[in-house]
Amino acid sequence: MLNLGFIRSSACRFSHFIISHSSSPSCFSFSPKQTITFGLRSQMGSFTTLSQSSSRLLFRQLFENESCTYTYLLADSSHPDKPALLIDPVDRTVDRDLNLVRELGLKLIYAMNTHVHADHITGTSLIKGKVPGVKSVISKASGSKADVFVEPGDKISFGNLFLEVRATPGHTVGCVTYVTGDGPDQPQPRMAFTGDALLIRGCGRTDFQGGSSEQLYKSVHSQIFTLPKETLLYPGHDYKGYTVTTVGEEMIYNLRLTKDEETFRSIMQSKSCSTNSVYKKKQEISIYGWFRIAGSNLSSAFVGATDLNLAYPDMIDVALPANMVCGLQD
Ligand SMILES: N[C@@H](CCC(=O)N[C@@H](CSS)C(=O)NCC(=O)O)C(=O)O
Repeated sequence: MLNLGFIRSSACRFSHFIISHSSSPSCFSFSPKQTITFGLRSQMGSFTTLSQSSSRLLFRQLFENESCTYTYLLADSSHPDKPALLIDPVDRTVDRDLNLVRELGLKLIYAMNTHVHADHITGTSLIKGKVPGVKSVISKASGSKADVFVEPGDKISFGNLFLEVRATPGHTVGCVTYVTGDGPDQPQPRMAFTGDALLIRGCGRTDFQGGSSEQLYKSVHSQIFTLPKETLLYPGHDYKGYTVTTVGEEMIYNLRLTKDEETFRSIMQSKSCSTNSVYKKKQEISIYGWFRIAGSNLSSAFVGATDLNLAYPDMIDVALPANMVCGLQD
């Protein structure tokens, strides 16, 4: 076990936040241990929680209109430094997000991605350029560049709060879900940031970047649906106006993931993609070579698209290569 912990200077002015790395994900249990005294909901998508202990989560759900992407801001507002992190920031909305961080008096320490996005460019590298000291975070399995690579079972600390890393591949090879901690001082109910593994009533497509319907089905069922039913699920996108769901709700109403595995795979698998567009896409992707970087199999990944009638994301050819290097362009 690697546990580098959290160190504060004697003057309490500088903080050093490091990932705790456990070789055994099973060392975290998922039974609720704490009662919320009350929760304050000031507006949709934002709240702070007060527990019986002193830790308080400040939370904001932010939306980027063009790609329908959610960015999440989390901070430990009861800590003197108010350490904060952003999950899935988008380049186009970095200034808005950083302005909010500033207005709330937070100290941003991590800019994190749930996966290598195909439909927009991550804001990670822009943030690093604007806020010295911020570290970019992504899964090791993504094959992307970042300052910190996380693996299943890792804990990402911000003040006295932490996120646990769960591997949820299937939409892409390196997708992870970040789940708020289990234990005293951690928010209740737990919250899971699912990226594109699980969308509200749906799930991420599985037809590029090492995607696999088999993996997606297994990872959602073993890593998300095993969380307590009241766990709040926050997706990476929503195209219908939803903001949040719960494990219990998705186990009943998810239109794809409630099916048996065979039906799920047939929903996700190819039927309708035209040969020409597949061939064209193969050529473009070969030029960038990102598929090899991600350790995926180009030919199998593009044997057809899904039968979900989803066009390839408009920005895929720009976004994937940029996001493999943390959002850097050029
Ligand atoms: N039209 C959008 C892309 C829409 C899309 O494909 N969304 C992805 C997640 S972003 S790669 C997805 O998995 N959707 C699943 C679904 O059921 O909607 C664009 O051009 O950007």
